[in-house]
Amino acid sequence: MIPLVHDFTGERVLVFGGGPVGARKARRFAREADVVVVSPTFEGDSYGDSQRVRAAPDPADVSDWLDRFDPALAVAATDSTEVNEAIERAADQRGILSNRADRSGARDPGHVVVPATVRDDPVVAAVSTGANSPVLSRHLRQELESTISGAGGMAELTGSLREELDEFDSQTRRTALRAVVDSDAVWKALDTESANAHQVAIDVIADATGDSL
Ligand SMILES: C[C@@]1(CC(=O)O)c2cc3[nH]c(cc4nc(cc5[nH]c(cc(n2)[C@H]1CCC(=O)O)[C@@](C)(CC(=O)O)[C@@H]5CCC(=O)O)C(CC(=O)O)=C4CCC(=O)O)c(CCC(=O)O)c3CC(=O)O
Ligand SMILES: NC(=O)C1=CN([C@@H]2O[C@H](COP(=O)(O)OP(=O)(O)OC[C@H]3O[C@@H](n4cnc5c(N)ncnc54)[C@H](O)[C@@H]3O)[C@@H](O)[C@H]2O)C=CC1
Repeated sequence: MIPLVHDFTGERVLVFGGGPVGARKARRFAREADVVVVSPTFEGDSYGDSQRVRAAPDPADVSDWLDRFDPALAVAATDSTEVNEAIERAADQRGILSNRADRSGARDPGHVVVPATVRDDPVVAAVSTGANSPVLSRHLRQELESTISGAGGMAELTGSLREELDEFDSQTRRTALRAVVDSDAVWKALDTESANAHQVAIDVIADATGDSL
């Protein structure tokens, strides 16, 4: 299994099942996608900014629901193995990605797993155990939280420095950017509201390359 980062903006995700698992997946995808959750019951869980449709499709009806909503991804999170299987089958027939929440282990082609995710926008880190151990994904995600915290600011700073360093040759630019991400002073400045992290980075670049911006 190979991780990719997919932009779901403007795409539809159809989630079958409104229990805690369906709600969790709906919340996750509703950050970007147009999410529809189909379920006979909805609990107190939050479903994010998603549309809820009260229905309990039979396995034979699932195909019609995919035709009706035409999703890029179908999530099978019901407590019925037969319904989840039908969702997977119907998605395969249409070449739509599918996620089975009720299966671990090996996947067939075109089937995706939802990894544990840590964000500090625009940085995102995801952990998968190849669908073998969700509880380990969760544990590692918790460990990664402190590593990723603050990385969003560093991504924005180095993103804009890349543009400012446009005139430099590529080797010097690489040396400069590596020095910035390796610098404790820059990380500290990003974490200190009153500090000017950009200026600290410029000083680090001058030290590392002998060139000034
Ligand atoms: C294969 C996969 C399919 C998919 O959903 O894509 C899948 C399947 C199953 N999970 C089950 C159980 C649990 N899942 C969690 C938690 C998470 N599960 C997630 C993903 C995945 N779960 C995919 C693999 C990801 C990978 O590659 O590692 C996470 C990472 C993302 C998310 O779902 O948002 C999220 C953590 C998010 C976070 O904290 O950051 C916990 C932990 C807890 O609750 O404490 C438990 C209880 C402990 C246990 O059982 O391990 C069961 C049995 C159900 C039953 O017995 O009824 C199945 C089905 C089966 O095993 O057959
Ligand atoms: N991937 C994961 O992280 C986890 C997966 N699971 C698996 O995911 C499944 C769902 O977990 P929970 O949300 O905790 O279960 P749950 O039993 O609380 O919720 C199932 C939901 O599916 C709905 N439903 C039933 N028939 C339906 C149909 N025909 N069409 C649409 N919706 C239908 C029910 O009304 C209910 O809202 C479990 O059966 C379990 O196998 C469980 C825990 C974690």
